[in-house]
Amino acid sequence: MRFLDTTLRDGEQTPGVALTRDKKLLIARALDEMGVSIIEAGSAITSEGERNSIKAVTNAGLNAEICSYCRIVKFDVDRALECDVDSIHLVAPVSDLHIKTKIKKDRDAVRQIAAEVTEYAKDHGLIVELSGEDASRADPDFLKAVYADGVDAGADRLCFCDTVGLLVPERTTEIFRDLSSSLKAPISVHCHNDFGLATANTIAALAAGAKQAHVTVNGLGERAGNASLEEVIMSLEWLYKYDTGIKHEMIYRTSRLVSRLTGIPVSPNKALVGGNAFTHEAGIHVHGLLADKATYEPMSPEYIGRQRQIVLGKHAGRSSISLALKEMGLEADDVQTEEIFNRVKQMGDQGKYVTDADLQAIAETVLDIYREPLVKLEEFTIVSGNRVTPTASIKLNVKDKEIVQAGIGNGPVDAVINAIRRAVSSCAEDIILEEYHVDAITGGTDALVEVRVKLSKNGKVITASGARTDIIMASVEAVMNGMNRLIRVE
Ligand SMILES: CC(=O)SCCNC(=O)CCNC(=O)[C@H](O)C(C)(C)COP(=O)(O)OP(=O)(O)OC[C@H]1O[C@@H](n2cnc3c(N)ncnc32)[C@H](O)[C@@H]1OP(=O)(O)O
Ligand SMILES: CC(=O)C(=O)O
Repeated sequence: MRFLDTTLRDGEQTPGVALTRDKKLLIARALDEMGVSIIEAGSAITSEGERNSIKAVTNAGLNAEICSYCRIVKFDVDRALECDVDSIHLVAPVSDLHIKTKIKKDRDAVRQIAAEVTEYAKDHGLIVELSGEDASRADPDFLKAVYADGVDAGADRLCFCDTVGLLVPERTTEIFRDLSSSLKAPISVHCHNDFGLATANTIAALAAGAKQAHVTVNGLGERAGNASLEEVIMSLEWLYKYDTGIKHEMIYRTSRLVSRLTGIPVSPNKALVGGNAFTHEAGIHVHGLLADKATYEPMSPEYIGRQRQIVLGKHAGRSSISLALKEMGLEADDVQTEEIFNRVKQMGDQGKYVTDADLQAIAETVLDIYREPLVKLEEFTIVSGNRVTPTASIKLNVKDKEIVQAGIGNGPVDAVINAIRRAVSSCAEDIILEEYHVDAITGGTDALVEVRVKLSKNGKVITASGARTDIIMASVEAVMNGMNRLIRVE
């Protein structure tokens, strides 16, 4: 079974995404290391910049086959050849809707042009995967005729595109049983997620004889996206016990990389790679997990390079509280644990998210411990405007030593956080800001804002918050709270 990753082509068609050459290279290297067979690096016809990017991926010395999308147009094939690609994903519209209204031709013309362009590409040394676009709305006999002519013209592989995501698993099984037994070349499946069935349809196609699946990291792609790499790979590995050969421990890291470089956030409840996929808040779950992880986890998070997280909130139980206190190195007797539990519940009832720093503050009050923060804010200044680079200077007291530092950023918040990170680098060099989230608690421009951050250091992750009417102060407060906690738990 092979995987064609099209994050850099269909994934890049996600509205708002445009990857530079360097970003494409970073993603291509990660995909290659993970072990995908083919990387569709882009559509060479798109622009000069796209051709430079594809060429850079082709010349990066990767193991994967590098592919460009092409229409059934010789000019497109010439542009792909300029990029030195190994293969083309040659796409012929096959439904009458696409043939008549989109490219204004007839069935015979499509059959003829698809075969001619296939032959042209083969004559120029390319591997050809001939795709039927909108195949799920095409006449099956006509589709098979296009494929048969393509194979006669030299096509190495064929592909069935469910272009607007209309398949259901039962129908997919019927189609791929028929195609895989009647075609003279291996067939691939390319699914879109318009009805949330892309992964299910892809798995059904593979089970019914497809030899290759098109996937994208985080399910990026046109409209609702494509079949997601992580869902397809992990369903096969974990649910079907099929060894895909993909380095599954790289899945989460690659998902984060793609999210960061494309600017498309992953929804918290996204299967496998969403922020909440291995995070537990409900007391009953945490109690169960402490006895056996399998009670409330379908698989171990480490398998895809993740870690489990227990968070506190309205649904916390005493088991979660005891666990969190233990992780903080704090000891509480039954009465103290009960009091901390009640205060956490009160925060939850007020609609608040209970961060690690909040729990620490509650616990320290209840246990009557006062710990002087290791990093204290003395003062900061920010310069921002439409004609200046946002710049911040900060004075901190770090472990009783005064440190003055400056930082620049994309905006004033970014600048001040960078300044803080530089100032504390002497005692906390590798603190990473994993997430930054801001909410306006009340309405209006003078609203109280709450900033929540997730910071990590050497694999230890903590959450902290700050609430002020000034977004910069709230951000500074959240980051300082979090840093103090992270430095202390070392
Ligand atoms: C389902 C998919 O994901 S398809 C892939 C989508 N990818 C892209 O669109 C890549 C980015 N696109 C582009 O940069 C531009 O659209 C270009 C350079 C390809 C073409 O730009 P233009 O020449 O201005 O054409 P425009 O975008 O307006 O229309 C698309 C043309 O391609 C034709 N076309 C569309 N699909 C195909 C196909 N598979 N085979 C042959 N021709 C096709 C259309 O009929 C239309 O032709 P026309 O201009 O002669 O009417
Ligand atoms: C080619 C392609 O991306 C599609 O038909 O969905």
